[in-house]
Amino acid sequence: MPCGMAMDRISEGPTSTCRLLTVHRELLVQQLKNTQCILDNLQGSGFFCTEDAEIVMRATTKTDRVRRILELIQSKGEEACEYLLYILHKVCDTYVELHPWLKEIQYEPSTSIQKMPVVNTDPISKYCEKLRHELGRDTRFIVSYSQKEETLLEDFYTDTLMELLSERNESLGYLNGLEQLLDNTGVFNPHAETNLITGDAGVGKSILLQKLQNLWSKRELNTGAKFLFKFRCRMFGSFKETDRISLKDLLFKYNCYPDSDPDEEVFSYIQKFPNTVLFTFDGYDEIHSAFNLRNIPEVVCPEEKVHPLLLLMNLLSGKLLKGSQKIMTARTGTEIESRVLRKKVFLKGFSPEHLRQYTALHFQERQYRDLVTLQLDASPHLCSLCSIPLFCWIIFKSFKYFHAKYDNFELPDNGVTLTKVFLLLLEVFLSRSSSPGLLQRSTRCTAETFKAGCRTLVAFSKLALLGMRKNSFVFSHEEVAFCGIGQDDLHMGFLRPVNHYDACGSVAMYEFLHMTLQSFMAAFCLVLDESIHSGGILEFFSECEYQKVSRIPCISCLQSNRPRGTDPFQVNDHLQFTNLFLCGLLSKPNVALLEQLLLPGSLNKRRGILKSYLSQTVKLHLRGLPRHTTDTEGSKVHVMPNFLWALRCIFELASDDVAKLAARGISANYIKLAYCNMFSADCSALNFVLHHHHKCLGVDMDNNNISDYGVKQLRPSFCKMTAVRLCVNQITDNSLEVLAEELVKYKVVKVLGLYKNQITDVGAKLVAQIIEECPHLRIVKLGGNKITSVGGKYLAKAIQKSKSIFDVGMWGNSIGDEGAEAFAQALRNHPSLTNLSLSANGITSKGGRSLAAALKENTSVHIFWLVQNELTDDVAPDLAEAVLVNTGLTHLWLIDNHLTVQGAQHLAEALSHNTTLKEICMKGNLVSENEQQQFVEEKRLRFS
Ligand SMILES: Nc1ncnc2c1ncn2[C@@H]1O[C@H](COP(=O)(O)OP(=O)(O)OP(=O)(O)O)[C@@H](O)[C@H]1O
Repeated sequence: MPCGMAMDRISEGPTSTCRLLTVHRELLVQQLKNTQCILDNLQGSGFFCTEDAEIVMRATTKTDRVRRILELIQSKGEEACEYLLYILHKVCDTYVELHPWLKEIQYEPSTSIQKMPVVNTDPISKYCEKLRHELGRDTRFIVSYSQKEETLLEDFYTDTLMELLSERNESLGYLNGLEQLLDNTGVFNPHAETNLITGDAGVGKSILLQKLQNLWSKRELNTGAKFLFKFRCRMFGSFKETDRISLKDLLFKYNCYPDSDPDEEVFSYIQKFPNTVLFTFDGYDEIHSAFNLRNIPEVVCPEEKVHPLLLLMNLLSGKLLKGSQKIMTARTGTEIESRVLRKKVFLKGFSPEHLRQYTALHFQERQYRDLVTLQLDASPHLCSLCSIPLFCWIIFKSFKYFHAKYDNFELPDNGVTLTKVFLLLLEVFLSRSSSPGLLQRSTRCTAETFKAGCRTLVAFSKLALLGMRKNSFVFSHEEVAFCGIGQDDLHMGFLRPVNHYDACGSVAMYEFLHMTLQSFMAAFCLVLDESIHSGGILEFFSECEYQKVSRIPCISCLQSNRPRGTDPFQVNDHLQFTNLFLCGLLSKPNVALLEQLLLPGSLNKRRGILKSYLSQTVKLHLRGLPRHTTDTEGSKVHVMPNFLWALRCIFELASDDVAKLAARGISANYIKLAYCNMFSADCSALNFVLHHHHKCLGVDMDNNNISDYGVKQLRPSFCKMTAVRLCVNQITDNSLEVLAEELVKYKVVKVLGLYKNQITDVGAKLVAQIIEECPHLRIVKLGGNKITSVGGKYLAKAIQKSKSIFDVGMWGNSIGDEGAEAFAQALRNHPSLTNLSLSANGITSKGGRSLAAALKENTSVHIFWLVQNELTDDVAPDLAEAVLVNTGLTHLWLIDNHLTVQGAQHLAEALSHNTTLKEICMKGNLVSENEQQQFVEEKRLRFS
């Protein structure tokens, strides 16, 4: 008996499968839902005859049928019983509810029973298996530029940073694994059903979905989804306005059809149990449709044939297949009405640790790995680019290729631009396909390679531009041929075949290896095509005007005020990239290369036009930005996300003239770049402009994706920064080394914002040094880091010495009582510290007593927060004494501690003798509503 031993252990008695069925009869009767597949197999294997099957079928309820099967099978002996278990084991999807039980009894089929065939006759689970099989096959590889070189997803997939966002895009921390994409962590709207993943171009949104699908296909995704339907959103935009399709067709035609399901059981099951369905919709921003959804009813029924876009909208909003799980990806900035969103996750690419892992996967040989790591470490800008997986992949692939071919090939250095990265990719394409004579060259000659590949470049770039103009990313065979791309060219790597499920069915279709490559090639066409008049090169700038506020795509049928006839999904990232690459291609460092491909006169003319356009628009953009003046920080300018594109263009163009104009245009004391979606490589662009800004400037970069790489790139600019705000940016202690060195050197800093980063005591020591040595530093925000009592002590000592410090925020660290005692020392007779938050720091009454005693000798602190600590009534008399004596405090916040009515009485009594305190907030303590009544007269003691 194969599983007898395990069963012995579990239920101490049964030694046969037969007996096991008796012991667990109740569970089996309850959980065994599908009897048909069991009957089919029992009959097929000869354990049941027709009459047995009829006896079972005569029972009217499912549970009775199970009872009869169990009775009959037990009468047939041990082998038949064993075979029954084997069916449950083999037909996984049908009997999935019983799998925990099989695991519990440590079921292992015997060798003899494994020889018996089991056929899955349940259409639903057969379909699940088919879906899993097809998805498993489709998601095995990461696409590469060479079909032969396809790499296994499993071998190269590396985790990326997944940040959970609130409805208002505030950071809620990072996800620990893919399953958290679907669970309840960070859900801000439990009534909505769509989980949104956003991120920049190439950050790995599609790969993340692919990984998820792959895990599901291997039953390694713990979601309970029986069905997974994947869609690329761009497909929904490729239908004609008159096209109509039913939900059933949408699901099956673009995934796979159920086999032998004459009664349409699969679709009925999906409709009946939508919670068993998981949808993935990739690239919502890629829908481009002129189709007007306005006059079409919002709600559709599952049987009705309607436009596919309408089906998509209804699925996303939960009006169709309500309860199904949905994950959708979109580029950052795509605005989707939050009422359809359940939660939001922002992909931030590789962290330094992820980059190390990815490097190790790419370069298995230690010698190469060390070389690459060395070169990466030397260039924070290159590391920044590599934090975006797509760019990292291009850089690593090119390195591998050229390193194998030429001696001493090195990774591009700090001066590398994104255009250079894509030029490198092109060089690989062109030299891979060049003639053997050229291949044998021992020295790399980029110009020669481009010259030889000019015809190919023209052809592919023409196709790319054609697509950009039509908002089309998929190309027919005719279009490809029309642009002069021959059969041989198709294997170069620029294009890849489109998966079979795209809208246009069986016609041969192609797309560029990545949309960013299409943007790049389109820019190439604008430069190369002499038939485009010089002014024509600016054609996409007008669509992304820098004066305009960022794009406003939306789920149009849920939105009512969009003008009729406009593309409801308009997103222009791909055009922004084309503009960016245009600047890069026409930049001075690339002139020599481009001169090989077109006449110098034409090149100069194009460059001149671009420069003057960019100068003009940057000036206009900056003039139009919202500004306001504050007493403490002077004039402030708040830039829009589009300004970032302008910065990127200036950097790619490498034009000091335009950078100077931009620097002059800022003309403010403070520039706010918070929530601008800056990633670390953008710091090089910012630095490039700030280099020409000669006055001191406050720079607010809170809530971006800057990381330690970005801080390193900003090094030359810290000399003029009066405010350095880098909150919520994954800053670690490494950045603090740079900051301490630079800020202490120039001593101009007044504000240092670092909350919600990854700073430990090591970094806290460096912050302490900055506080101590920068005589103008007034504000330091360090909340939400990993600072303990050790760091707390360093900081407190430095604060004690500072004569300028005004506001210190430490919310959400863990300095504890020891740290609190150190801060108490700092408070005694402090000349300037006015606002202090030691909230959520694990401070008990012991630490509280020290702080209370210090307050008796302090007049500077006005606002003191001790929210979310462990204070009890033990500290109340001390606090009361402080309240009696202190003449500086105006606001004392004790919210969410453990004070009771006795504690409140002490404070109320002291408060009656204090005229400066405006409030003591005691909400969230242990004072009942009834008890609060006795303090109604003392309005300054607040409980709500
Ligand atoms: N997690 C990852 N591990 C390894 N490689 C990755 C990962 N994510 C992305 N890549 C690499 O980067 C390339 C681009 O990724 P992907 O297409 O997923 O980006 P995306 O965010 O969907 O971009 P877009 O918004 O432009 O469509 C992939 O083809 C792959 O080579």
